[in-house]
Parts: sequence; C-alpha cells; structure tokens
Amino acid sequence: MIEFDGIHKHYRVGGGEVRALHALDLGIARGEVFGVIGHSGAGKSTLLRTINLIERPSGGRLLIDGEDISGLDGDGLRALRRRIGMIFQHFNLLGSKTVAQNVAFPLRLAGRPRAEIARRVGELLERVGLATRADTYPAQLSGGQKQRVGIARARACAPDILLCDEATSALDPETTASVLQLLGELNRELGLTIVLITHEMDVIRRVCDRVAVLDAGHLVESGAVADVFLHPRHPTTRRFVLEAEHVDERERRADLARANGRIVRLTFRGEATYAPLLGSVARASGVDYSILAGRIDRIKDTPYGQLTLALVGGDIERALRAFAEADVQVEGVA
Ligand SMILES: Nc1ncnc2c1ncn2[C@@H]1O[C@H](COP(=O)(O)OP(=O)(O)OP(=O)(O)O)[C@@H](O)[C@H]1O
Repeated sequence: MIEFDGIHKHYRVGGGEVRALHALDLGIARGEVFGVIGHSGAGKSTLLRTINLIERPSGGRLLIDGEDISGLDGDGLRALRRRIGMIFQHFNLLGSKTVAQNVAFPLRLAGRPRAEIARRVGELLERVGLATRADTYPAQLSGGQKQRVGIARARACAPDILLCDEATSALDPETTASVLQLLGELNRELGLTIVLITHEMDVIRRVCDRVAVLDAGHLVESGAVADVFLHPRHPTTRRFVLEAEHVDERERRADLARANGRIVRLTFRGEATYAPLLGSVARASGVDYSILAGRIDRIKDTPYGQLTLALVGGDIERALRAFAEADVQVEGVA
C-alpha cells in the first residue's frame, strides 16, 4: 500500500545539509501495523511525515496504492491528507475548544453538514470511551484521555492510514497499554493501516506486525516482529531488545563469560512455550544445565519464551537435537 522507493531526505541548515534519510526502500502492506524504531535523530519523524507530505522527499519515489504522491499539491494533496490521520506525542489538541469541537474540526474543514458532524462526533467519541466528556476541555483530561480524543479526531474523515508519532511516549505504562490496545482493535475492526514510530521495543512487541529499524537515516533491519525481536542481527536492534528486557549488555556479557559449558539460547514460540521440555531432555541426554537468562512474554498475542542455558556433561548433541525436534530454535551464544 505504501512504498518507499529510494527515498532521500535532506534538510538545508544554514549553509550545510543534514541528511535525514538515505535511499530508503520500504514496503508497508494494507491492513498491517507497521512500526519504525530508532534512536533520537535516526529519521523516524521524517519518514512518518513524508507519508502525508508534511515533509517532501528530496529524491526517490513514494507510492501509495501504486501512485507516486511525492509531487502532489492542491486538491490532490488535500485528498491525500483526508485519507491519512495522524496522532502525536503531545496530542496537539486545541485547548480553547471542547473535546467534541476538537473532533469536529477536520469535518468542519472538509465542509460536512452540521447534522452529519454531530452524529459522526458522537460515534467517534463513543468508540474511544469518551462520550460523556464531549463538552469538557482538554486541560480537564488525563494524558490517556487526550490521546483518545486525538485518535477520535484522526479518524474523523474515515482515513485508511493512521500515522502515530511517538503516540504513547508521554503516557505511563498502564495508559500506554490501553492506548495500544485501542489502536490494535481499530486495526482489526476497520482494517486500518497503522504506521507508528517509537524508540521503545516494547511498543513494537505489543502491537506491530512488522518493524523497520532506522539508524542514522539508514534502514538497518526489517521483518516480522517475532523474527526481528527474537533474533536481532544488527547491533542497534540488539540494543533495543536488551533495553526492553532491562538488561545491561556489558553485564550480560560478563555473566556469560563466567559460565562453564556450552552456552545456547533456546527460543520457544506458541504452544512450545508451555511444553515441559527441559527436564525430560536433560534426563534423556544426561546433560546438566544452568539457566543464565530467561524471559517469557508475548509478541502481540503469541506467547514466546527465550532461555539462555549453559550445558554441561552428557550427550549435548542429543539434547540439542531433542530441542530442535520439539520446534525449539537453538542458537549458539558466543
Ligand atoms: N526541519 C528540520 N530542519 C533541519 N533538520 C531537521 C529537521 N527535522 C529533522 N532534522 C534533522 O534530521 C535528522 C532526523 O530527524 P528526525 O526528527 O526525523 O529523527 P527522529 O528519529 O524522529 O528523532 P526524535 O526521536 O528525536 O524525534 C536529525 O539530524 C534532525 O536534526
């Protein structure tokens, strides 16, 4: 649905130039939740803002449904922006307008009749659980409620793409979870294509289908969230994953260096996560193990487990074969 084809972006600053995106190739499919992760300055906002042409690419082609949009202006640009909603880290609500007036704003700009606006605003607020707050002002709402108003407003013109610019970065963990849940529901209910940018791997893990990792304007890794999260290849991605696990990379390495035996990482996905496998494999192969690191969690709705073990004695090859036969992925850890 959205295709970046060799997209470049540079900004002119003073006499020089800042290169924000370098020859970016990226495809986002209709109906998916696509996450872009990167550190500050990596180019995430620039990438997001090229999709609705708040930023124009300096080179390359940007296709939506096969049409190159990078040169659109006038009516074409207005039509493009109506099909793309956007929500922001700091909500960007109009403080002098009520919740209902904020949500009505894009509909008024689009010249919709008054009765239709009233009906649509009612529906939109109902869906985000704020029907009773229509006449309050943003300052009277919590952060989570403000973002729900932002989501209702972004949906006003029934867009088929929603851009989320660090939409949960200003929220506490519980509120973040409920806003991400709402985004997931809208994606499933409406087939809404969602592109979100974040610097938190946990946000990606909870809600995204696929992810791209940006580093200094370069796309360094992309793929299904489970593959990228469980088997990160690029050092930047590995750092994001360790951060999400609250692990210090140097401490982890020191722990591994102290362990004796053969060190392996086992990844269990789906049903294998719950199989009582370790004890039976250890008994059958005569291998002893110590657990160096471990985590059980979910990627979207799929449970996974990841264990780093030191294996000692017995028939280690037999143990590794038994894990592989039970659909557990085995990787050596250097
Ligand atoms: N309007 C602008 N004018 C000049 N330089 C800019 C502009 N917007 C972004 N940049 C520069 O482009 C690079 C990428 O910035 P961008 O905001 O896209 O990164 P980001 O990953 O979203 O970072 P953050 O998480 O801090 O917002 C940075 O070096 C930034 O300073």
